[in-house]
Order: sequence, then structure tokens, then C-alpha cells
Amino acid sequence: MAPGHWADFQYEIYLNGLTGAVPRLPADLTRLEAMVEQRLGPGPAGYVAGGAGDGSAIRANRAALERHRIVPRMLRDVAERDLTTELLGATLPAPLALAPVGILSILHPEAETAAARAAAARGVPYILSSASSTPLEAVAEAMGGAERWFQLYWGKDREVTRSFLDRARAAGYRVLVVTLDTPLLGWRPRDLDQAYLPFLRGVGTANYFSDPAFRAGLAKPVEEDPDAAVLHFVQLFGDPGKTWPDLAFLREHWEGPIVLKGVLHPDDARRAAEAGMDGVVVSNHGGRQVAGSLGAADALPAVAAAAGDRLTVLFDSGVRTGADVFRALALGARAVLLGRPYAYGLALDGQAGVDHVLRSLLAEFDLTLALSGHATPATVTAEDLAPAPPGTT
Ligand SMILES: Cc1cc2nc3c(=O)[nH]c(=O)nc-3n(C[C@H](O)[C@H](O)[C@H](O)COP(=O)(O)O)c2cc1C
Ligand SMILES: CC(C)CC(=O)C(=O)O
Repeated sequence: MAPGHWADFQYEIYLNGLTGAVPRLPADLTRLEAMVEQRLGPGPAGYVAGGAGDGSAIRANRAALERHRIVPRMLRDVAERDLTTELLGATLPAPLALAPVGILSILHPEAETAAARAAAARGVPYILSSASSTPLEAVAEAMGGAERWFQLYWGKDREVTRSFLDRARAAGYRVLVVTLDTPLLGWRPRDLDQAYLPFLRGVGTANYFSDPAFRAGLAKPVEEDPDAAVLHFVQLFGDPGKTWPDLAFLREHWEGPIVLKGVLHPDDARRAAEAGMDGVVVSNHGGRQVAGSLGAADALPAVAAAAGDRLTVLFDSGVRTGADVFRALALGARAVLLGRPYAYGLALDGQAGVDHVLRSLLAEFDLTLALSGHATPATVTAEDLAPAPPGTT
């Protein structure tokens, strides 16, 4: 993708209109959630859309972004735009990666492989979840020559962790994203009320069940006693006993960049830098873990200030539009991770659906950038935002 051409998707859609063809998915990505609710059963749709407790953290994520209004500037030559972004030693076509979203096979049979292919085709990094429905080696192949990022659920069994890191390295993953905010699953009423937990049926366990260290911990092979294997997975999946000094183990066993996901407090960002980490993702896990927690965008400026130039700051939780990408950059992020919207695109139209979501978001971001007076993401700052008047969000 040539720099600055993301907005061409807009013309492509208009030109299709000459033949009467309209896109299969809407240009307004906020409509996807309702479409998925209609298309899939309440179990999978609820699992993806749902959040912790009363859903207040999901609402807080949106409110924290919408509280900031963009202040467009005029006559600043935005004819040639370049969205390329240097991130953790790589050049990305835009300040965007796809967030790790586990168990995608509840949404589409091609699951992570389809999402990885869609991202790779546009040069956007896809962060593969530990809780993938497809083994990491197979997804790496689907990524082709694109950047490979692996998200680690840092569980109780050190040998399994070590084995995951070895496998990820051998499969060409370069960046390790360590998710800190899910040592336990949050209280999620939509799943509880439907007794819907796909892991109990073995969904999302592909990396574990294919892992020699995991298999060594079982009394019988997975194939002979799958229920015992699931139980073992549930027991070792998260580790609420971990503390900051434990990061030394990961630092020792991973040579590439390490990014800690789920950081919301500036002191935690400082500790990440002290532990030799390379970046943080400011995130509240899409409001799925702590009901009542602050909107992730509310945490961004202070974490970015604490990170300074010691850490690369990424952001997710609530990104739905090109304007949201702009806001996150203005608040201090270098790039954003897109979560639920691409999972909805996958659910509705497989790889093509993810492609549609990616191109729509980046076209809208490119246009937002241009129409606000910027030719590159690097010049966007907090000066481009104004607070929404009280009572309007
Ligand atoms: C269905 C679902 C599964 C997720 N699985 C993972 C996961 O396996 N690992 C992880 O670090 N985060 C996971 N997340 C969190 C996302 O990476 C990201 O933080 C979140 O989706 C951002 O919120 P948003 O989608 O509302 O923007 C998951 C989120 C959803 C919705
Ligand atoms: C716990 C996982 C396997 C997936 C996840 O992170 C989530 O559902 O939020």
C-alpha cells in the first residue's frame, strides 16, 4: 500500500456505485455489533460484545474518547499524506495493529487464519492470542511476510511459558505482547447468564493442546481424556500470584521487543520501563475485566507522560472510528490496536469482512487527519483537541 492512499477506498466504493454494487458491510463500523447480534446466536455475540459487571467500563471507554473533540485546522497542505509509522523497530503502513482476540472460531470457521491473512495483505501487524483456535505456527504461515506479534497469557506453568516463547520465536514472531490484566476472568454476566464459556468445550486451546510442555503435564493424552486436558488448561491459564520481579524471566527468554498490555497507571508504566520492557498498551481489555474502571483513554495522557521516550505507548479499548484513532494519537499513543470491530467483520464476512473493517477505519482516519490539517500522524498533538462542553457526551 503506497503511503497516503488509504482514503482511495472511499473512491473505490463510490466507483462501485456506478455499477450498482454497494459494499457488503456498512461504512459506519459502529453498526457491526448489532448486525452480529442478529446473525450469530446470543452466546457468541454476547461473548464478544459483553463486558464486566454492569458494562460501565465499556461505556467509560466510549465516553473517555468522546469527551475530546477534534479542532480542524485549515490551509496546511495535506495533499500528500504519509501514514507510515515507526513502531518498535519496524515501519508500519499506518499507526494500527489488530488486537489479540482469542477463540475466534466461535465467530467464523477460518478464525485467526482469516484475520491474519487480511491484516498481512495490508501490511498491518496481527497480534495472535495465546488463546487462539489455531496453533501459532499455522497462523504464522498465514501472516506471510508481514510483522508477526504474539500475545502471551502468562500462566502458572513456567515450562509451558518457556515452550510458547520458543515456539513463537521459531515461527518468526518478533514482538511479544504480555497481557497483565487477565490473571482471572472478570465477572461477565452475559456469559454467566447463558452458561457460555467456550474454553470448557476446548475452544481457544489449540496452542496448549499442541504444546509438548502442556501435554507432558497431563496424565493421559489430550485425545484420550479431553475433559482432563480442558481442566488442566483452566487451572494453569492465568496466574494471579505474579509480581513485577517475575518479568525478569520473560526478559531473559525473549530477545525482541516486549510490550505489557493492560497498563492504566503511570507508576505501572515506570515499573515496566525499569523492568526493561519496550512498550505498554494502555487498555482496560475492552471493559471486560473491571466494571467501574476508568475509560482507557482517560489513563492515556498520564501513562504517556510517565513513559516519556523510554517506552512505546499503544492504546486500545473503545476504538471504533478514524476519529478515535486521531484522538488516541493526540492523547499520547504512538499507535492503536483495533479489537471488537475486526472480530465483527470476521463474523459477518470472514477475511473480506476484516479487510473491509481495516480499510474503512484507515480511510476514515486518513480523511480525518487531512481534514484536520495534518499530512502525517506524527504532527497530531493534544492541541488538536478541545474538551466537549459539559453535559454533551
Ligand atoms: C472476544 C474478545 C476476546 C479477547 N481475547 C483477548 C486475548 O486473547 N488476549 C488479549 O490480550 N486480549 C484479548 N481481548 C482484548 C483485546 O485485545 C482488546 O484489549 C479489546 O478488545 C479492546 O477493546 P475494544 O474491542 O472494545 O476496542 C479480547 C477481547 C474480546 C472482545
Ligand atoms: C480469556 C481469553 C481467552 C480471552 C479474553 O481475553 C477475553 O475474553 O477477554
